[in-house]
Amino acid sequence: MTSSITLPAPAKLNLFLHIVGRRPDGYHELQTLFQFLDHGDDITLTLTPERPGIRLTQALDDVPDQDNLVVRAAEALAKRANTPLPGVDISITKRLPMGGGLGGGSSDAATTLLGLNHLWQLDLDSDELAQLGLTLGADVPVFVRGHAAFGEGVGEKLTPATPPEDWFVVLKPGCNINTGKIFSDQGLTRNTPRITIAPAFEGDASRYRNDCEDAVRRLYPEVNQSLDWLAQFGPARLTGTGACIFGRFPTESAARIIWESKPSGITGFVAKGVNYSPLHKKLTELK
Ligand SMILES: C[C@@](CO)(OP(=O)(O)O)[C@H](O)COP(=O)(O)OP(=O)(O)OC[C@H]1O[C@@H](n2ccc(N)nc2=O)[C@H](O)[C@@H]1O
Ligand SMILES: Nc1ncnc2c1ncn2[C@@H]1O[C@H](COP(=O)(O)OP(=O)(O)O)[C@@H](O)[C@H]1O
Repeated sequence: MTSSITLPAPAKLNLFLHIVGRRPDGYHELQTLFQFLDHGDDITLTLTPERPGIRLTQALDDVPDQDNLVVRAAEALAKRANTPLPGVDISITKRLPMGGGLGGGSSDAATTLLGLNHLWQLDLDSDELAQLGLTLGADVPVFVRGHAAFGEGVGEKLTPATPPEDWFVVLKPGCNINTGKIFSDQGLTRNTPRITIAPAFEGDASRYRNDCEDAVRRLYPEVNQSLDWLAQFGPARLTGTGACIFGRFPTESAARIIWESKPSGITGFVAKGVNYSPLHKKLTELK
């Protein structure tokens, strides 16, 4: 039995994001299309039978260890298992900008849940892991399931979808956006009519919008400018509540030409959209 594994924690894009209502607890009901990218963080999990407990080998900037979603995921899984378990060292290779709408924290959490379920030989099924994941964040279940999906509710009711696996230029304008601030904005559109999409949605997601975009454009001029710049070359959207934005291209070379010409001072990357999570691909190879 291997006692150390390194697993991918891919980014997600919200190819569109509609706000269709609000729950009595104030949370917004969404309709969104999630697709993964072949770019993300890596999580290394190493069992430490000689030393019990969950340990992060290196803290993330501005995230206390007890708030780190990988630690919270490991603790939640250990509590659910309710049996003595070997300790684990967790290390995060962070590539995704934090709080950028790419779901990096949620993906790190899902990778930790699935990786430790494997290493600790707990054999929990994906329904149980998705349920556990939802207690950590609305985006965790889609990463646990591992298929691109149409998400409803707060994003936890998932129907697998197969949008085209295009190439994306992802840009991170130089500002950080607080999700709560956008969802509490007075001007947010909260009544987009519900849409019905065919279960294996294969259409053009850029027909639909991101309902957070107007509020984000108004409050964050850097995002406004970056969206205007990227939109010159094709459909450009905000992912989640931003600050990251993406442009869609049919080939890697088309995406790279635009990437090379981006304005100075903007970071980001080029990546391919994938409908099957790189995490699940790797876990299948391990079995
Ligand atoms: C918007 C999405 C779309 O995929 O992604 P990100 O931009 O975070 O990547 C998610 O729904 C983000 O879900 P989650 O990660 O759980 O949100 P949090 O950051 O915890 O939410 C911060 C606050 O925003 C508000 N909130 C969040 C989600 C939602 N559906 N309705 C809300 O009203 C709540 O007030 C919440 O306390
Ligand atoms: N492992 C982690 N990686 C990223 N962020 C984390 C992690 N653990 C906790 N967080 C917190 O979660 C917040 C949201 O992170 P992230 O998932 O990257 O962005 P978003 O929700 O915008 O897609 C961060 O700002 C950070 O405070």
